[in-house]
Amino acid sequence: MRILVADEFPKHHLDSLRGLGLSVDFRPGLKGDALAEAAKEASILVVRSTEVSAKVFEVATGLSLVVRAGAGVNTIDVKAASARGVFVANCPGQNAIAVAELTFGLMLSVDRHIPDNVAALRQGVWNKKRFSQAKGLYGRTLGIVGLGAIGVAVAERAQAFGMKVVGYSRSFTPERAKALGIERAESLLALARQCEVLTVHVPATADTKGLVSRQVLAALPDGATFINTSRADVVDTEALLEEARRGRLFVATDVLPDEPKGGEATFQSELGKLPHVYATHHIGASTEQAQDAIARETVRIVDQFLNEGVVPNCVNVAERTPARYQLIVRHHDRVGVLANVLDAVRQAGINAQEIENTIFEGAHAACCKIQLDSRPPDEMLERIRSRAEEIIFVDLVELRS
Ligand SMILES: NC(=O)c1ccc[n+]([C@@H]2O[C@H](COP(=O)([O-])OP(=O)(O)OC[C@H]3O[C@@H](n4cnc5c(N)ncnc54)[C@H](O)[C@@H]3O)[C@@H](O)[C@H]2O)c1
Ligand SMILES: O=C(O)[C@H](O)COP(=O)(O)O
Repeated sequence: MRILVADEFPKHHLDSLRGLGLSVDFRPGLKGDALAEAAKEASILVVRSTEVSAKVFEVATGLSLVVRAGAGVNTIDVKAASARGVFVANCPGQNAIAVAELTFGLMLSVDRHIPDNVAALRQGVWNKKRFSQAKGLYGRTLGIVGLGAIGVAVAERAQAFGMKVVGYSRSFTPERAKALGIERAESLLALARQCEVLTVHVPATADTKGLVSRQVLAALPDGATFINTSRADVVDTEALLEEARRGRLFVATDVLPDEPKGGEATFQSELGKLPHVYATHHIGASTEQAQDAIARETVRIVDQFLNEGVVPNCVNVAERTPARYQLIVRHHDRVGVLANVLDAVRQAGINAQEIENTIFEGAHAACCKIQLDSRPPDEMLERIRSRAEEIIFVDLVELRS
């Protein structure tokens, strides 16, 4: 079986993939049509930020699994993968510390104007007067949007800096806030109004597009810092540009609209050029530690997929299928028994959804659960029961909606 690794990946973890019996095609930098072409030969594809378009799923019919060696899956056409029954998995949390560290790097850089300090000295300018103007982080209020793996890692570090931390996140309960030792804001606007630094850590989804809206940015106090290490799409880009141009806010961002997907390119960023903006090159996850953890998780996912048939961290398995009923058939573990059961289901014109067959010790009996999208007629159940030499027991339960 062939695995295509289309982005940088630590060498010794490529060996771990080979150790799983895979033939490894390591071709970092592949993209577009070349990626689709190379994926034709592969059963598994591993990528970082390389875009995996619908075309890849169209032409690479042998592809079974795509692993995003990172957190965000917004660069993969997950819908196209789902339409073709291809699993998509990611490595959640494995790069959270690296991103939290960069977030603090940016926060400290803004407060102390470190990049401008350095640039001035490189140009032969000494300006202690200007660069001495810093507020300090201790005691200041940090707002965190998105209290997942990265948001929590940022909160922990902010507490060590003596900052007051307030959070806003989906499904963020008062109990969770208490457990983290932080305050909880009722809304994103309420959060923005009270913080001197706002940092965002949500995924790019249809729900989060423009989440940090013009209104939210306007609610930040004058002189506040806005940090984005998640995705450019989660912010109203125009409003952010305007705030940064006016110099009312200081912006630190690791992600930019239309940023290149690969390692090197020429790229003109309007936002990145402004004096009130410190922009980095989407390097949040790029520490050796994080890439090692990500690679280990990638190997674990591939291993479990190959050897146990399960896909850890799968992001595209239906949370809810159209199934409304579950047929439970305890049966003798013999050739053709399940085929006969499914034949009865087919003859009733019912669609089977998820099917699970569990074998008991000794391999004499098994229990098969078949989820059905409508209620089967009694005759169908009788028909299955009537094969007494094969069937031990048949039951039907209605699934909770
Ligand atoms: N700059 C980088 O290199 C880098 C590295 C890793 C991750 N990221 C980005 O950061 C994102 C977050 O990563 P993570 O590991 O913390 O993910 P995560 O899934 O652990 O956390 C995301 C949090 O956002 C919350 N959330 C989701 N939708 C929301 C909404 N509409 N409103 C409020 N809260 C919402 C979730 O409840 C969750 O708590 C990733 O999806 C990725 O886009 C960037
Ligand atoms: O979502 C992620 O994991 C980050 O954005 C990292 O992207 P990268 O793997 O391209 O550095």
